[in-house]
Amino acid sequence: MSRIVIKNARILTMATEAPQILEGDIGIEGSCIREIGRIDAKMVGDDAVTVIDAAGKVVMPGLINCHNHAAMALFRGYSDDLRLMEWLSQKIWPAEERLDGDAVYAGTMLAAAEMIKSGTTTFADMYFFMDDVARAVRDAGMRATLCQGLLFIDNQAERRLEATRRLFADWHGKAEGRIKAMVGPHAPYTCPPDKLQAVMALAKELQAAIHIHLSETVEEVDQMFDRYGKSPVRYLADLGLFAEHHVLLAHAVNLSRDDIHLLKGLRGGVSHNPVSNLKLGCGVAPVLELRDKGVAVALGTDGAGSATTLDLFEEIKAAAWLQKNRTGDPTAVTAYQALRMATIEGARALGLADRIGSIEPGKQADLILIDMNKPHLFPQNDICALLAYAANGADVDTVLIDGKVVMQNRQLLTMHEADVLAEAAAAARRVIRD
Ligand SMILES: CSC[C@H]1O[C@@H](n2cnc3c(O)ncnc32)[C@H](O)[C@@H]1O
Ligand SMILES: [Zn+2]
Repeated sequence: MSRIVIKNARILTMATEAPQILEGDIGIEGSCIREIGRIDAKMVGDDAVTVIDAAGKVVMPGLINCHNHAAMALFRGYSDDLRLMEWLSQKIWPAEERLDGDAVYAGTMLAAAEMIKSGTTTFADMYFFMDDVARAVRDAGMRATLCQGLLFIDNQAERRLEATRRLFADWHGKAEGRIKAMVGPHAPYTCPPDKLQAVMALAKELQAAIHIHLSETVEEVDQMFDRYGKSPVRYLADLGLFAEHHVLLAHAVNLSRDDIHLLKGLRGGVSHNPVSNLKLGCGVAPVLELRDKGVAVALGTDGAGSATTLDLFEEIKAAAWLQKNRTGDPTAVTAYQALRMATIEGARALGLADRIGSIEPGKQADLILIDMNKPHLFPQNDICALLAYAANGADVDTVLIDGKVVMQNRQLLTMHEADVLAEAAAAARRVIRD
């Protein structure tokens, strides 16, 4: 079994309600954190011990991106500054018709490179060609929850339901347990009631969580009222979605008081995606109100086709600052609370809080080392404030996922970075025609 000791670390555990920073070493055996304290690396059994010196660095849990369409990294910068529905129907959906498995693999590897280099160790993905997404997750060494996107606006629905079954059979629990499958109806406005019921029955059969977009724009809410006489949240609630399933809701921006009440005690959580919401002019999600109802509010980027960046440090800043601005209260969403949204709250939303999201013995060793020897991270009066409000993805020096070092001194170890960039550029040229 491989053994790693991270020495001389300042450890932000994210295991407690208030910040806890320990000074010491982290002992890792195989994929798990074994102990935290003072560890004599020579004394750990007979096996060779890899020592990582973390002097001058902060170690924290790997960040968790709860909403992504990773392969959409191919569409970065392709079509910006449009309304969501124009962007989807005029630019993205036509381009997605030209995707194939190779392009999705190349796009997901590009996204994985960017995510690892900015400290993300786990992501929740909804897309097409999920076998190729899963291969990329396996090859990059990341952890992910994956679902086949189910849009019932074309004649591909049956094929995609079948693809969900295949994703489960082929990938659920695979890649040393780093991949979990979910069921992914795209959104209330693309899933009519009978189809959504079929999707929920499938989720029940597979004992799977459900990942769905929800109430992203005012237009979507208006459309649901026109079609069904109710809000998207009420539509899902009436179909029994919240009562019977672990649900990951992406966006949840445009919610009424009644909607928020319906989400009380939600099993699962909300992925708040503030940068994407800001860029698409969607509004600001009622994060505080959701939290008050006991909802786990996590962070996501959405795809780089809309968000442009997959750097979760940008989302951490935006999440805190938007709530302060929305409420006129600078005490709303503190630095530490924003860091929790990117770690332990993300783990809760994905149903993985027993395995990841904090640094504790027994949890998986998904860890990031942040180089604090930078002018913008000095002096170190308050580590949480610096990480939330000043740090960015480029400050991440070393990343471990499942006990394996996947980046050291900013060098990716699971992929050849230049090749990944070249293959993604070639795939983007094949798919983007205008
Ligand atoms: C069914 S797979 C995912 C599907 O969703 C599209 N998509 C990407 N970003 C968004 C967003 O912000 N709201 C709604 N749908 C989005 C993506 O292009 C795929 O077609
Ligand atoms: Zn999305």
